Amino acid sequence: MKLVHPDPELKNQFASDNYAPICPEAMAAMQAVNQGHVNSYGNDPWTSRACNLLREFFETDCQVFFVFNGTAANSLALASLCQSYHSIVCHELAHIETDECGAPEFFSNGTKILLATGNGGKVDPDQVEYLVTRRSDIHYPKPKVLSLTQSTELGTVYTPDELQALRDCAEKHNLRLHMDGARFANALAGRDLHPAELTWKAGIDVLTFGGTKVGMAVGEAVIFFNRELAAEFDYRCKQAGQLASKMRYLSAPWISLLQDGVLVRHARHANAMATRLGDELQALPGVEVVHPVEANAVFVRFPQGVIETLQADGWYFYTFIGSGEARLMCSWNTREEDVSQLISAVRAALPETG
Ligand SMILES: Cc1ncc(COP(=O)(O)O)c(C=O)c1O
Ligand SMILES: C[C@H](O)[C@H](N)C(=O)O
Repeated sequence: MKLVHPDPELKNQFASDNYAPICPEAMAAMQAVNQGHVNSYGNDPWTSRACNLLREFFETDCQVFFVFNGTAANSLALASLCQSYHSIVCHELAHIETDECGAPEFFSNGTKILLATGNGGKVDPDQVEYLVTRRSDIHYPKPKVLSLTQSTELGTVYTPDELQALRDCAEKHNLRLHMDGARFANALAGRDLHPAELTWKAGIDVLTFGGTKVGMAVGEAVIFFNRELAAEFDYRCKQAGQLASKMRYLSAPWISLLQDGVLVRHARHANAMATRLGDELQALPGVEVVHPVEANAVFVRFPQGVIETLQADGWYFYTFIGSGEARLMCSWNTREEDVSQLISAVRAALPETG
């Protein structure tokens, strides 16, 4: 069987950054380390190098682990932060609630997730206060973790002030802070801040740092800024089937993307394409961009029938995130001509005006 693309005419989609191919830098890194025999299970030189580069990136002596995907990264990190009789507070649209098929609850042996609301996919501190203080009896699963997604599932980015307000609430109630950073690179690119400002200096205990959505084939980093919480995390990974024997192929791409600012450059490009797409969509009659475009996602409400027409025209995108709008996601390899092609398709699908 020839391993060629089933449909060479397939256009670049806006369904998810998970649709995009491996970026050249990550592919080159995998090729570069594909030489000879090296120690397995993370004991190779490139994994050590990648861990040290992440410590330099965040300017702190954090503990670093690599797992295969974001669901595992989140679930195992959360399981390290609490016991089964605790609860985790997150936004009602959080990926750990909506799209991980109960993995966080499973890997923590039953920790309950409590759902907070908040505008733009961001947790409202008042909601955290309410969920934590509404009950203190033995029958209520004691809140122990606050989980934030940065950038959020709606493509927004917490500001340092917003993170500080949530940190204040977490400290008041002795909550640990988890950050789902599947698109942390996009959050970084969206705010001109040092990675430390958006993580450990903001009180984050553990970050799951996405590599996949910024161009790697596979491989998310779990980064413990609170090193004590990382105790025996390697055993947790092994038991969950998340300890890669050929770890070099997960870690080497991190080396290539962390060097020379490649990771943030790819995220900045995706964000710029999303900004352009959002601006051009907003200018079309009857089309409404419903959330601020602060990272690489555009949430848009179309006139009746446009979604169906676009889908019939071969455009794929999700409508199950948020409150039913279409999510258009840009990636490291979204091109300006892809944006123009989609805008033309939307324009053609709009109802006749006049
Ligand atoms: C916000 C967010 N967190 C976590 C994940 C989980 O990643 P994975 O699909 O690799 O398990 C995703 C998936 O794309 C995501 O969008
Ligand atoms: C929603 C889906 O699970 C995936 N996290 C994505 O963003 O495409």
